[in-house]
Amino acid sequence: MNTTVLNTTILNTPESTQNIPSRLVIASRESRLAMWQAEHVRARLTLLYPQCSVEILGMTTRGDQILDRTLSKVGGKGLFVKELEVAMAEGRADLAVHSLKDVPMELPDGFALAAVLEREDPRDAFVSNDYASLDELPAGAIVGTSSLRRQALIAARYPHLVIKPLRGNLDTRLGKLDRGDYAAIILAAAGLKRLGLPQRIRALLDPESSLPAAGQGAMAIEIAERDDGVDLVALLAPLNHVPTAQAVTAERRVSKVFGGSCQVPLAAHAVIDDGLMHLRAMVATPDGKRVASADVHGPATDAEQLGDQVADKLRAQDAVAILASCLAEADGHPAP
Ligand SMILES: NCc1[nH]cc(CCC(=O)O)c1CC(=O)O
Repeated sequence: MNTTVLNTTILNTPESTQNIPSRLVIASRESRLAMWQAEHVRARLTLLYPQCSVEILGMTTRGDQILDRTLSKVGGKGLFVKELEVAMAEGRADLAVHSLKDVPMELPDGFALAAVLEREDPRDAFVSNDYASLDELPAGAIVGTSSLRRQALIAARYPHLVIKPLRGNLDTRLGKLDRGDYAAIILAAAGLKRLGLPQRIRALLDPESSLPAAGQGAMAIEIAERDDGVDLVALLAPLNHVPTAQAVTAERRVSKVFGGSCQVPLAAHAVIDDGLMHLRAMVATPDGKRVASADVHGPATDAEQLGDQVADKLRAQDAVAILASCLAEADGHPAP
């Protein structure tokens, strides 16, 4: 099984020729957002395959347990998916539903992404009880985010603001804002919308100035290799949204080229219009003082090549040196 390439061109096998199992188990993290996403997939599979009983297995991951440190310092994205993969490898679950943003660029042997669902709003959202936008925040106001990408983008445009780490699931983060620890926080709009909290969004950050992370707003279904004749890729094909899969393939390619972790401030976002992809990407230092950004246009079917092309353009702007200085910081030299 190819573990790195997303299925951007899956053909929908006629249902009648498929071996549909009587039961499917979805492994999910237990956060409210993860459970919403798993339930969404459960409902869609139940509609497609009424004869199959689809269940959800909730689990806690290391990423959910470690709340006192910035993720980039404790091992990054893999922390949210490992336990779910173990459950699949042990046969306790058949698939795992993830926020694609949290899925490492390379999956372990024997695992693959079988489907990418149609993307929700990919933008970052400004959330505050007292201010309507980043522009309104006074000098010294504390903005909560643990994303190096959001930190770099805000520091570049609003050097008078103070950025403080903010971890935990969405409810925890909103609770910390409401408690008064921050003047404002930045969250993904997709998560707030899925949880029925769109009213918490005071402003949506324009992707031009706050370029989203690779995969932001998209959900993916991961599966493990199996030998019981059930073709999960074919079963899940109706859930795969081809333009989203193409866009995230390009975005994730850029991340992969530059090391594929959340230890560096990196953004990659593609939009597809009538088969034509516009891919933009950015790398920066966490203080936002050095930024490289580039974009490319091309056929959406050339997703990986477009990712490579935009990465080449970033390299021509010293992206490697920018990222090297980030990694030196992550290795223990504190940011100035
Ligand atoms: N890093 C955690 C994470 N992973 C996915 C989402 C939101 C939903 C999405 O982007 O699909 C979030 C929360 C956030 O960034 O505010």
